[in-house]
Amino acid sequence: MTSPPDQRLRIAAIDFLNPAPLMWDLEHPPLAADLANRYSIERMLPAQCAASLAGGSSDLGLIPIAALTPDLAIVPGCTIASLDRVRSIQLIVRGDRPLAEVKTVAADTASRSSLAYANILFRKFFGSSPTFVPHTADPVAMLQSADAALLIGDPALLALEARASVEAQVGPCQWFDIAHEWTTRTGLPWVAAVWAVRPEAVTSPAQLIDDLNQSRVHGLTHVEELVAEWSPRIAIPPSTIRDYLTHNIHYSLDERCIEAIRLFRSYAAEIDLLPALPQLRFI
Ligand SMILES: C=C(O[C@@H]1C=C(C(=O)O)C=C[C@H]1O)C(=O)O
Repeated sequence: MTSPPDQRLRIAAIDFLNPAPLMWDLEHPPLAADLANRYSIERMLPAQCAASLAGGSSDLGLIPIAALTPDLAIVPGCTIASLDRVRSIQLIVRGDRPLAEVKTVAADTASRSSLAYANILFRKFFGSSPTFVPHTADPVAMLQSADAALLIGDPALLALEARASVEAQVGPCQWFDIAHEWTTRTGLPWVAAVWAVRPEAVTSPAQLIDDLNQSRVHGLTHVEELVAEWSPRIAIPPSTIRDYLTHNIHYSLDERCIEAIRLFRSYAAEIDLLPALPQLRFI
């Protein structure tokens, strides 16, 4: 006897703290059991979410906006963004060298969007074109091999907590929040990721939009439970986790975020970093 084919949408989800509110219904009662009939979830780093969706191993992904292509459709409503300081995207520059004199950046291989944001900021605003060298997320090793390090997600949050220990090993550093650098220069939000889908895989767009947006709304009303869940998992004070989920990250894909995605993609195309994406496609 063969089992029926799995009709569920395969989700590539990000394995960091920041998407936790978006994932609430998929991971918690009372809706998780029902949603498990429609979705199967695999957790990975952002760059792998992008590769998984591009390679057809998943149908729906929380993917870096740097990885949006004309054949993917954005699911309206949810995002991983920030209106000022995001906290978890850090450009750490060794010593007191000005940004214009940074020649090499060891960049976290988990990133696609922040890597592109850093490139754009250096070339358009900081006045230099450093070489970006892919590196695993290890701040000390990164800073021992390059003038600067770009860290994202949980490793960036942990590096900030361990700032004194990092600087004891590599000397004093300057710590720049990439979202803050972007928002102050453009007057627009900083947008990292959106839910994107292969449109041909979706039978009911309305249900997909509903499921993901309800999950965001429910997640944001359960922040205290998320703080309690994540505190034993990550060496960050509960108050910082709470602040991160309620103030640093912005979860609503509003008009200004959409404008920011357009600007990000047009800058990235202008400096030949990413292919042009003149139209954003929505499901
Ligand atoms: C805010 C963050 O945004 C993440 C950064 C991404 C990137 O740089 O490609 C992609 C997805 C987001 O989850 C973070 O992880 O710190």
